Amino acid sequence: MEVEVGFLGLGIMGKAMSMNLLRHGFKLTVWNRTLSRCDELVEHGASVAETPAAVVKKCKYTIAMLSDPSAALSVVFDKDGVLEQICNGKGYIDMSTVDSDTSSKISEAITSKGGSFLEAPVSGSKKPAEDGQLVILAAGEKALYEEALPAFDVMGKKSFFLGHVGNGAKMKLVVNMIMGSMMNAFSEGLILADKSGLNPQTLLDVLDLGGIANPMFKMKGPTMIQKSYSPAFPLKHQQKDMRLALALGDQNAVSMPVAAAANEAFKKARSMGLGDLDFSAVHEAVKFPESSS
Ligand SMILES: NC(=O)C1=CN([C@@H]2O[C@H](COP(=O)(O)OP(=O)(O)OC[C@H]3O[C@@H](n4cnc5c(N)ncnc54)[C@H](OP(=O)(O)O)[C@@H]3O)[C@@H](O)[C@H]2O)C=CC1
Ligand SMILES: O=CCCC(=O)O
Repeated sequence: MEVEVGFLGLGIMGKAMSMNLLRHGFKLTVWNRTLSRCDELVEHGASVAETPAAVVKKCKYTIAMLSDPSAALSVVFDKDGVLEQICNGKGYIDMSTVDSDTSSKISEAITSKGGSFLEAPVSGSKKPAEDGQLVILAAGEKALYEEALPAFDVMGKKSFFLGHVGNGAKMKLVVNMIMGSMMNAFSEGLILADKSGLNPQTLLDVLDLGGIANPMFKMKGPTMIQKSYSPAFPLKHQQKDMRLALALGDQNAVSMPVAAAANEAFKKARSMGLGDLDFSAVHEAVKFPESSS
């Protein structure tokens, strides 16, 4: 019998990931808080359910891709949420980027009702999600990981199983903390090149040939020079990840002055109204640090 898979949260990432699953023949039931966002998925063969509980009732396992800890908790614990229908034999896989405390809270609630839980945040953005090239950072119930591997293989190019709940969340936050700090250093470099009379495009060419060449500089550099910030990874989510990574640093007494400064720039960018743009829009806050909302 074909397994029915649920998908909660059809934002930039959820839409791309669920489209990919449909394309590869998965039988999908979807839900999104703003229900109209399900329409395009339905056109491509998905069923839609009115609540997260209704999705879980129908599906063997359900994947979630939600904005932040409060959204992840709300979809599980609120009325008509996941907890109302999760039970023995059903799985819940949260792929949102959250902190390990949030993930553990969800895990405890799911397993106390007999369900199984996996956290599986991802590295990679809109395009890798569309192309099935994400890197999946899973932790939690190994049997559920194995059950979900066919779906992970479609959504990603590589899946890691990192052990107990919390390890996936922590790995993801460490990666994004590095990425957010790099984005700030990159912005400063582009601005310094420009203000000191160099051609920023030539800087990109030089960077791309050296030891710090990387896909992020290559992809974001040209659009940052053009001040084009169409969102692939919304800046408000990157700032959330910096905040959660800094909290992880607090918990472990790890001093992170570079990440803290980068977080300030992302906060400044949010105060300038740039939160829904791509995280590379932090470039504007670095360029005009005295601006306010
Ligand atoms: N974009 C990227 O490049 C990447 C993002 N991530 C992470 O993936 C997650 C999703 O990101 P992305 O798709 O970009 O984000 P979007 O902002 O595009 O989508 C967020 C989703 O969460 C839903 N949501 C928000 N608040 C609530 C709530 N209170 N209750 C129920 N649903 C809610 C939204 O529903 P609605 O449509 O109703 O607003 C939407 O479906 C985030 O945790 C992000 O950090 C990870 C890797 C890459
Ligand atoms: O969380 C977002 C990650 C974006 C990326 O890995 O490019």
